[in-house]
Amino acid sequence: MTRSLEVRLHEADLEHQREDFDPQTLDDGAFDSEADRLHEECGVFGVHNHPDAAALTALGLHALQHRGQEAAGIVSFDGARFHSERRLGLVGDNFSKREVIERLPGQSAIGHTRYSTTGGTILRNVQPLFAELETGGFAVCHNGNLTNGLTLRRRLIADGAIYQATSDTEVILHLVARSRRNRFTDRFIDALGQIEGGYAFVGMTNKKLIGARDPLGIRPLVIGELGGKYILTSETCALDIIGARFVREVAVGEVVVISDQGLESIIPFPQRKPRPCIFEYVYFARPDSIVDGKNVYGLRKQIGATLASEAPVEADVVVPVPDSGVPAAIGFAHRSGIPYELGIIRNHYVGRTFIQPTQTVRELGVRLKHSANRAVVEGQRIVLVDDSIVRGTTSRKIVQMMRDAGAREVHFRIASPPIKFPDYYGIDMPDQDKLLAARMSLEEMKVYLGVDSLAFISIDGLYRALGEPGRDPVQPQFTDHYFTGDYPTPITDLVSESAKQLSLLAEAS
Ligand SMILES: O=P(O)(O)OC[C@H]1O[C@H](OP(=O)(O)OP(=O)(O)O)[C@H](O)[C@@H]1O
Ligand SMILES: NC(=O)CC[C@H](N)C(=O)O
Ligand SMILES: [Mg+2]
Repeated sequence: MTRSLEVRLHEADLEHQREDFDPQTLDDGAFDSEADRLHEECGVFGVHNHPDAAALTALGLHALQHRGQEAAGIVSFDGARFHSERRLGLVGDNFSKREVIERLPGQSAIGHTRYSTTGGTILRNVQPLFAELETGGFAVCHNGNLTNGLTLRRRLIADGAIYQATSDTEVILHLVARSRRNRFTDRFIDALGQIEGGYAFVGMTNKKLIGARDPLGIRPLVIGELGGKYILTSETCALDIIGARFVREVAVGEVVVISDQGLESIIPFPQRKPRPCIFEYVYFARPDSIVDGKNVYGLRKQIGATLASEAPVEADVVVPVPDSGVPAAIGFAHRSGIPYELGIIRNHYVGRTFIQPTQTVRELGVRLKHSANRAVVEGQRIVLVDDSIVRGTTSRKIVQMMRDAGAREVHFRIASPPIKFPDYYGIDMPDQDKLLAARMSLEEMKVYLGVDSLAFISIDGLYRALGEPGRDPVQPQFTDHYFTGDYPTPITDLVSESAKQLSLLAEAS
């Protein structure tokens, strides 16, 4: 199956990465070779016609660091030439120096933070990708994952396309290059008409900044404004960092073209009912971001409160699993009346994800990141609250840590339904056979994790916490296949059986 193809390719690339493994990178959390848990997505940012375009982009990417820590890149346009700086690692480590920003002159820039979903953590996959087209230069950033990207890739290569990267994103460059339309925007729309899956694109030509959101709005994209200049980005937190004003979300299926003439909105395909990814609310988005008009922090507290009503428990203290479990735990504590305490302290100098090259280091990993606060936990009946269980590795160790610190009872409450199905739209998740809830019943999970009780929020409870009356089974309001198996688009690559290899070039960067 193509999914395993993707994974093989990913692993092959990571092997090259490992050959060049530098222990110095351990502390920056730049790479995580194990698909132990949910990984972030990517963040995109673009600004048109601003004198500090590259510096603003670097700041925006810094605010989007939670969406991807493997790599970051910026491409600027100075009126004549494009300039590109792409690096493995964190934004702060690579884009904070004046010299780097000075190498990115011009009034327009786009940038990307990456967590890979297709194609490994190698320099040639770091975005923005750039191509010389008949219409001029074109740079593009992508958050999401194309579910027919490999199928299109094989077809294009058979037709003579020369690929440089192994990620799904490059397909968009080839499709634009081969379009027979005249205007750039029409070529771009031509390309969008051929791809499937989840995407938020921010692209840049010598005249325009262009943004596009997939027809179901699975991936987020917003429009901002700073001193009369437009910005496109994944989340509002990237606007806040530079003092930009939130204008509106890019509508589902919308293409926005920003030029010196202003902002043009195009809806190229028949409009569909939005189905944004529910995991943006549960885990991915930064709590201070506004998604679809709603403050993510407030929603997460509401999810925690709903969980407390659905699965109450007698306990002495509510303990969040930091960072992602914090808002839900606050909501749980408010609703239940059980005191909220920091029973786990998180080390912030460990990246959100962490390289775990060997089993021993993997075992150590969670202890490097989380420590028990014995003074809070000892002798207490605790309710641990986290947003999700993926593989169960983190959760199991944290439960053991609570026991070792003297917890009398450990009750585990999860602010999302059990994750039973993998994602193909931009979240890097392990294959189904590694997902704890796909392998075990509730009772088996309880035993495996070593808890006194275990409960997940119901799918309807989650929808209610997000302001819906419940999940509409006919036209679900969100993309939620990881809980339900209901994939909202075809997964063409998964059923395709052809081609066994994507890249023959053994290179690390
Ligand atoms: O299935 P498991 O192995 O038990 O992992 C689940 C944990 O992983 C994620 O957090 P993560 O530690 O990646 O990031 P965070 O620091 O943002 O919470 C998720 O929010 C859970 O807390
Ligand atoms: N997580 C993402 O959004 C990844 C974007 C793209 N699919 C890549 O792998 O580069
Ligand atoms: Mg977490």
